[in-house]
Amino acid sequence: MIETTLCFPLRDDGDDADDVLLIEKRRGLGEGWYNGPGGKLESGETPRDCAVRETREEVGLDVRDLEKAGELTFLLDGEGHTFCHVYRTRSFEGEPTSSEEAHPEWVPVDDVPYDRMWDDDHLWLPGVLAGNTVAGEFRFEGGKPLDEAAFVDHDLEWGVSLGNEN
Ligand SMILES: CNc1ncnc2c1ncn2[C@@H]1O[C@H](COP(=O)(O)OP(=O)(O)OP(=O)(O)O)[C@@H](O)[C@H]1O
Repeated sequence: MIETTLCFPLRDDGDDADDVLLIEKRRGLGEGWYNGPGGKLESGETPRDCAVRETREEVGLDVRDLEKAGELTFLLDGEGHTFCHVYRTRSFEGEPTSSEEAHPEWVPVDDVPYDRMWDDDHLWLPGVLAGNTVAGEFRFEGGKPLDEAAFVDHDLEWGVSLGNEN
């Protein structure tokens, strides 16, 4: 199974709601869709280090004090395809800038474009952005690549204890 990360930086926008930093992915899996910064673990890397590195590489933001918010398993045709560690943080330095891989955008949490994201995101991301923790399993069918397969069903558990060691 591929091990990946997603990181959701949040900022107070001065009103009631927060903004979340999303990226429009410019290449690779999920190209053209919105997501958080993130990607695959390199060998010897912890998930937390991976989320920090990917956020720096993709949008030039140095994130700190990541809080573990979710663990998501994506199955393709009954087999484990991706295990994704999800983080959020309010602590970062720098200004988001575009890279070859990603175009960053601050979006009010109530305006997240779920119709332009992975089909599963609307099920777990609102809770994550509201401060909850989640463990989820999502089943896709129809062969590779994953971003062309159909989302079939899922199980979610909220308020899980994820520890903070990874
Ligand atoms: C199935 N439902 C899904 N819902 C939400 N997010 C999903 C996802 N499935 C994969 N993701 C995320 O998408 C990114 C892929 O990126 P990534 O592994 O880097 O792929 P990419 O092809 O760009 O590879 P490299 O850039 O070569 O590493 C990575 O953050 C991963 O967690």
